[in-house]
Amino acid sequence: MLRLDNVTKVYKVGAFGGKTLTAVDRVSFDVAPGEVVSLIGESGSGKSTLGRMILGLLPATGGTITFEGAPVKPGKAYYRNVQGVFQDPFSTFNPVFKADRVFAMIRDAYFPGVPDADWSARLRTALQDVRLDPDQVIGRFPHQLSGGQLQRLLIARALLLDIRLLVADEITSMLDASTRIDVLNVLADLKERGLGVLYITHDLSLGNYLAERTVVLRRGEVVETGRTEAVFARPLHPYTRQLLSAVPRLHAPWEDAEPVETCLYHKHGASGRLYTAEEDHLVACARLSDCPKES
Ligand SMILES: Nc1ncnc2c1ncn2[C@@H]1O[C@H](COP(=O)(O)OP(=O)(O)OP(=O)(O)O)[C@@H](O)[C@H]1O
Repeated sequence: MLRLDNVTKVYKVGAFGGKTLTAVDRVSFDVAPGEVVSLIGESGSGKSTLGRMILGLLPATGGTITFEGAPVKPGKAYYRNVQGVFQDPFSTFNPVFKADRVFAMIRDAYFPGVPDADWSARLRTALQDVRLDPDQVIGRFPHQLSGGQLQRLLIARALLLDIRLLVADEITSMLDASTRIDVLNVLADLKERGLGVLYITHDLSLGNYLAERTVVLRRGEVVETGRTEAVFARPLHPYTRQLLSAVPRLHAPWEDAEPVETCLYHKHGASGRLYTAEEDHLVACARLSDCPKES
């Protein structure tokens, strides 16, 4: 459904844009219908840049992003299929609009001819799908709703469009632990119904909760990717190990990541970018930049 192939983003930085920063470097992965893929990495690793490119909010510098085989083309047709929900629900909503106004804007733009009764039924279904009581949220201003309710409202807004792919960028990072689980459970329900989700997070434990596949991003590059179970049970790249060791585990001592002393995978043929460690589990050479290239 969604395919990224060697996607790169280079920003111009510096006082007069004279320098460049490669925020995303030749990233490739797919998201299939009904699949949650988590994109994990620390702050600045390029996750949001990738999310914005997938949503057509930023052009890629190189590589291709396709949805159902066609290049991303921002516009109504694309956004009926692909929508994004972001970290801060409070800044996403206009504080002077009640919740129903936000939905009315979707109606005006995408469903102008739909009769009132049909629209109302559609709206109630979308709200119930995200476990919100329509009578409790319609007619309220954003400040009268909790962060978790607002985040679910945003997912409901996306569902009104019958989307096929949701880009969820740190959508739970501002929520408390129990509300976070509520929102994750909503995503799990949607996945059951065939929605593809790109779940962007810096928190490995949340990625593990939902995702079939995990992509670990470091400084714009994929360093490890594969089935979530494999990546979590047998993390191979020192960076993934470091991220995992930062997840507190009950009854387990704190561990530092193993120091990177030698290139782990170069001699096994990782002079390309990713080495197949086992089926559907790929890892980058740990010190690719230091390794002599094989001819
Ligand atoms: N518009 C921009 N112009 C220049 N550099 C940018 C721009 N947006 C992001 N960057 C830089 O690109 C890199 C990746 O940023 P990005 O926001 O994609 O990372 P991230 O992994 O989403 O981080 P976070 O989790 O903190 O949001 C960072 O070094 C950032 O400073």
